[in-house]
Amino acid sequence: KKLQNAFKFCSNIVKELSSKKYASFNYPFLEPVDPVSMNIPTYFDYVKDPMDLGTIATKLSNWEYQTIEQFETDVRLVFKNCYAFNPDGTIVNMMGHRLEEIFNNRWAD
Ligand SMILES: Cc1ccc(Nc2c(-c3ccc(O)cc3)nc3c(C)cccn23)cc1
Repeated sequence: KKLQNAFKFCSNIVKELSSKKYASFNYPFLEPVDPVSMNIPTYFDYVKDPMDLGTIATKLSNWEYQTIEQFETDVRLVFKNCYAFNPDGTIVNMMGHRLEEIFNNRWAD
């Protein structure tokens, strides 16, 4: 029962972070970063553990998270990677901070 609630809680958060209502600033985080198509060949020099909201949703539905802390770590990894590659003051960096703020509010519930 508790496990199902935790699963529901996490899936609702991923759904919300990925939802259309935040489309103006969540799109860089919905799918894996593709350094080739985005012409950022140095991406993997900055980011050793790529992560995105789509991958998190898939991991959730495949029950790949043993604890909600593992889920939280993956969500925070999305933002960590964003800030590692997109310096302060860049648009994508600011988009990361906006989405992180929504996550922090939901996570603190
Ligand atoms: C030349 C250049 C410079 C910056 C970017 N950043 C960026 C990222 C990004 C997201 C997460 C992440 O960990 C790293 C990068 N996603 C985008 C998108 C969707 C459109 C435009 C820029 N974007 C892309 C190309």
